[in-house]
Amino acid sequence: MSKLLDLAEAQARLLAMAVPLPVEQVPIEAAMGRYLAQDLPALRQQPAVDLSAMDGYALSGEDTSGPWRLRGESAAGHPYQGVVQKGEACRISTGAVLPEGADWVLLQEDTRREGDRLHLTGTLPHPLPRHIRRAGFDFAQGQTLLRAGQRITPASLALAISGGHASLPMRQRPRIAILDSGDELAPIGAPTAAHQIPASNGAMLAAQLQPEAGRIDRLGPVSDRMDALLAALDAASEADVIITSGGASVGDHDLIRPALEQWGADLAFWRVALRPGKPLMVAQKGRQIIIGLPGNPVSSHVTAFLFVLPLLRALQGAEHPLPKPFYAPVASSLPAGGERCEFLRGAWDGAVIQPNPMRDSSALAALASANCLIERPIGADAVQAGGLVRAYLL
Ligand SMILES: Nc1nc2c(c(=O)[nH]1)N[C@H]1C(S)=C(S)[C@@H](COP(=O)(O)OP(=O)(O)OC[C@H]3O[C@@H](n4cnc5c(N)ncnc54)[C@H](O)[C@@H]3O)O[C@H]1N2
Ligand code: MOO
Repeated sequence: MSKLLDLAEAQARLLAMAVPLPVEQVPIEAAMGRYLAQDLPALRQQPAVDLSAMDGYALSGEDTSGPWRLRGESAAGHPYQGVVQKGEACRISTGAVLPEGADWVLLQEDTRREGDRLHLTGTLPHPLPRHIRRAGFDFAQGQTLLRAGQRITPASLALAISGGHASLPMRQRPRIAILDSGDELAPIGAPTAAHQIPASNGAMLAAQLQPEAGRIDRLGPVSDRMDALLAALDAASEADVIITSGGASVGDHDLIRPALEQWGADLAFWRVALRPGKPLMVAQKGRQIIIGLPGNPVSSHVTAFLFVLPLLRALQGAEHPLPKPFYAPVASSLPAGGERCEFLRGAWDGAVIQPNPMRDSSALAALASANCLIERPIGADAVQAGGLVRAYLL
């Protein structure tokens, strides 16, 4: 039997196949979760001028005892047109333009008003807090706000808008076809005979891949027949990425590999030292990448997490396509690692990870109760309760 491919090498080989998709200009409110294609410069500085950080009074000079004579107001969106002179106070709101001549802002909580006279009530700390947001302190015009390959988050979306952008250059989202196969699969909600099982992988994978996908076409369940598989592959000819689930192993009815070969795809690699997920298969036909996931539901889920999602990110030009690990203590001991890198189902409560003893790759109940995967590298030492493990949030 051929040697199984190491996980990191398999991931690297897949990502090396990803040619970033073309760039399109996307309205900013549709950019959430997508990846920037170019560095984004600020088209303006923020704030444009000095602003008050508090509600109070703009004062001139270093006179911290008062009283001051009240003159005018600078409200947000309505700047004061005059100049604040020594001994004068201009009413000012948070976010309003600091008037000419003003050097600091006195909090309104520290004052008392008598007609047009303003008195200090509290005592002011030293050094004097000025409560001024200086022009350009957040970002300067021309500064790089976001880098190519960054994923747009709610905060980076707000930053780009503040920088003067209404649309962003982004990589196209990949089109995906999901094809699940197996003669035992019954459509969702259909009555199932004893020899049947509801086809759950297609819907699971579509839900899992949705955040990184443009269009998702579902093809299946397809029966274990060469002509049916070839017809389904033909129907996926528009997809950037084709995901199959099931039929990836070595059984007489595991037809994905021969079907891909007959369809004209070239096998890039097959079988990874991974548990669950050993029969993972990657092939290519022209610009299309095909990933054959093992049919066991947990194997499909784990390999979609470790391979398909990173590929979809790489096609969008993501700077960090692979999932990011975190390190946390386990609540109970774990045995030494085996001959395949294993991903155990775990429940992380913010302090410790409770590993699920269920390791069967068909056990959906254990998968659904997990919120993370615990990585057990090949040959890793056993871990006692309280020992640190590497894990990934699902
Ligand atoms: N002799 C060997 N047998 C197996 C090996 C091996 O190396 N030698 N590998 C095992 C491993 S590991 C896995 S994982 C499975 C994967 O096999 P397949 O990819 O060929 O998957 P199937 O046989 O088609 O299905 C496995 C299992 O999953 C259920 N399934 C399939 N599709 C769906 C779906 N869409 N929704 C829900 N459930 C699905 C299917 O009914 C089977 O129970 O092979 C081992 N065998
Ligand atoms: O790799 Mo299989 O996914 O162990 O059951």
